[in-house]
Amino acid sequence: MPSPDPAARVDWPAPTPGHAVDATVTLPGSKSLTNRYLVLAALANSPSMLRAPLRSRDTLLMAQALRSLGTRIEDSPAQGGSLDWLVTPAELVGGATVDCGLAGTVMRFVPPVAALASGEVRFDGDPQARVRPMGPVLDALRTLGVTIDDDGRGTLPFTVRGNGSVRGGDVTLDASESSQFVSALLLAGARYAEGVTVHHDGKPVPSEPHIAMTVETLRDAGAFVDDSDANTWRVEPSELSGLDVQVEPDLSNAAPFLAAALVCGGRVTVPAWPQHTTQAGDAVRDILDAMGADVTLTREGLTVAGTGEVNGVDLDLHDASELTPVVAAIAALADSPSVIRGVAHIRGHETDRLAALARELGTLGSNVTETDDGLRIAPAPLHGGTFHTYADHRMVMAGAVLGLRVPDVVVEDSGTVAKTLPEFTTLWERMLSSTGPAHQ
Ligand SMILES: O=C(O)C1=C[C@@H](OP(=O)(O)O)[C@@H](O)[C@H](O)C1
Ligand SMILES: C=C(OP(=O)(O)O)C(=O)O
Repeated sequence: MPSPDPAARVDWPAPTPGHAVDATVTLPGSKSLTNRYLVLAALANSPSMLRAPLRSRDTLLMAQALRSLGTRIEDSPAQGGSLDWLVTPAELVGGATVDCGLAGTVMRFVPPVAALASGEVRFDGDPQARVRPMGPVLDALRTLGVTIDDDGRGTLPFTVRGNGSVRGGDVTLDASESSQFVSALLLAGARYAEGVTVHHDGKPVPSEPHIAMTVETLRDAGAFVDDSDANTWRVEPSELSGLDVQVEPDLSNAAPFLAAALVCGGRVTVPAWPQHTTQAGDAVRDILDAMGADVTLTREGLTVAGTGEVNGVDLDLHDASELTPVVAAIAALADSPSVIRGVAHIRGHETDRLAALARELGTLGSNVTETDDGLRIAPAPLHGGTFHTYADHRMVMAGAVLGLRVPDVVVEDSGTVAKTLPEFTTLWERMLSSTGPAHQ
């Protein structure tokens, strides 16, 4: 599925600067936090203020989904010209159709909310969204007392038939394909009559920091969550309070920018890097350090400095799997071999990311092998060519990283990056044109 906006369907020649970088790049808010705050705000008993939320395709789809269920979400002018979101909850109503686009957070987090509405809510999304796994969420909701019509494939499209309340209770599911299955049930679970207890039974759950994020944001909203046992999470039935929150910058989206300092030499600073965070993208600090960068976290932000020399690494990205495309691109520029393991489940992300990365890196000359749960990448001379993106924002970012060192890389359908960072190419070109410690 190409970019939803045909005007954005452009091929982008990824710039090759040929010099060291020296830039400060201010990044928009976290997708994962913005979409959790929106859901919790829609379920709360009073209005919420989301400060500096991410505005991208995934978060606009989430806002639209919740609006269609009755929630009021209004722009609220803030200092510095930015727009916050004032979210006013209301009784949840059905009769809506939710467009999930290609957003995992929308297709998984909204059905448990729609189950609390009275009336039918239909869900569908992009063609590629129709193959993303959903079955464990649908089956779990049925166990918790919700009626759902689907064609039995456990994917979009489907219809949730709510009657205004959900019984809730205990449910066991296999969340080895996505942590979002667990997060989805927990986020709405406080509003279920019996709350919810989710047990995971299966191979290890990926992306666990995202479940910690769900638990932390729920507690911020006043929910009682017990996560003291491995693979079991309990949310007590309770009201949720409105939130007034500053959304942290998206640390996974920061990864390609920080990588530029390692790959080109020089330094890149991302301001407002949180000292404490549940974002999985925080792992980029250790990853870039292992690949040869100097990484410094201060109150001002995170600074990465490099010489242009990149070390290969052996990394298990099971907990931070959304970093895989960018890390694979950096690894393709390294002087020694790399192994990325623990990410079998990213075959069910926006696209089959392992197949896409193996194909596209290979086309540019990389010595890359797809394994059951990751990639092996050995040094090889790379050359220019078209880097296809498969409607995957992180493939655009991976192509940009390759272009830093490989002339004539053309990133096909770069507009698809709008899923989480519509201003990506602008920020990228500005970063590369800065000749001093300029502020973006
Ligand atoms: O809950 C979330 O916000 C997310 C959870 C993770 O999903 P998976 O567990 O499917 O990897 C992550 O990769 C995705 O980008 C965002
Ligand atoms: C896997 C990702 O997204 P989603 O929330 O759609 O699962 C991602 O952003 O890398």
